[in-house]
Amino acid sequence: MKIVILTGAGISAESGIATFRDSGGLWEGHSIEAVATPAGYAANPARVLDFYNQRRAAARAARPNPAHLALAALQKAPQHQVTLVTQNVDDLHERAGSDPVIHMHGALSGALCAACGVRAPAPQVMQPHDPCPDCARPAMRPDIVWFGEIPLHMDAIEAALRSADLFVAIGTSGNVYPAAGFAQMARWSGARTLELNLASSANADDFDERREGPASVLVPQWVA
Ligand SMILES: CC(C)NC(=O)[C@H](Cc1c[nH]c2ccccc12)NC(=O)[C@H](CCCC/N=C(/NCCC(=O)O)S[C@H]1O[C@H](COP(=O)(O)OP(=O)(O)OC[C@H]2O[C@@H](n3cnc4c(N)ncnc43)[C@H](O)[C@@H]2O)[C@@H](O)[C@H]1O)NC(=O)OCc1ccccc1
Repeated sequence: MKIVILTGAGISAESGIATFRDSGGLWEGHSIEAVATPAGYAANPARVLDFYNQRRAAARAARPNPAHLALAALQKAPQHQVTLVTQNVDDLHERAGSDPVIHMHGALSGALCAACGVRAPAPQVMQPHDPCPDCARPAMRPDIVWFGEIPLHMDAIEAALRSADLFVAIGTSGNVYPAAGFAQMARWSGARTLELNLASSANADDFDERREGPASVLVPQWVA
């Protein structure tokens, strides 16, 4: 079966990584505009780099949970062709053994030169004006897709959605586009749609089936 899986912050919640909108979520500590937009970065790069340095440290201290591990096992099942797309910037899917993982919003492990576009591994702590390893200009920024920026790998994602038999959304609130539109796109192409989430999402109506509960329980049950 051709399966497209979309994960969000909810799949990493039980690994101790804060989600965005739940109480005490990331955005409660910061305004989206201030830390996750090009304008916010231009206005105060040190604040934005500090926000992502903290997130990088939190991700490093976290461990994959049974939901990540179950998806890694499913990806190895010969009878299925699984495309794993995540909105998350942590590397818990990879550390659980998933490969490949499509990071449509970028990754904490990456840095990007805003001047020449070259990509490089991110140091644990990024400083303002880190020089580009290629053009040497002081323009390295987190390789993260901020609001107003175009998500990564959209062609591969849309191709997978068009040929999917099943689309599964795990731990995402369905508030951020274009990710929140994937269930509908898959359904238009004839796929069945399933949501595994702690609470119903903003686009719950796009799903043929919904199961409510913690990902660490729902995902292994679904995979089994
Ligand atoms: C706020 C929203 C209205 N704004 C947008 O969507 C904007 C603007 C927009 C575009 N199209 C629109 C259409 C309508 C309205 C607005 C727009 N979108 C953009 O700007 C995007 C770029 C958006 C990306 C921004 N960057 C992120 N992340 C990186 C940064 C960072 O991480 O710091 S978004 C970030 O927030 C989103 C958070 O959502 P979730 O992951 O779902 O997390 P959340 O906390 O909200 O929910 C957690 C869920 O888990 C559940 N849960 C909790 N615990 C558990 C548990 N234990 N088990 C299971 N479930 C659990 C909860 O119940 C909950 O449902 C994620 O996408 C995450 O990556 N760019 C773009 O559109 O470019 C053009 C374009 C488009 C298409 C093609 C070409 C060009």
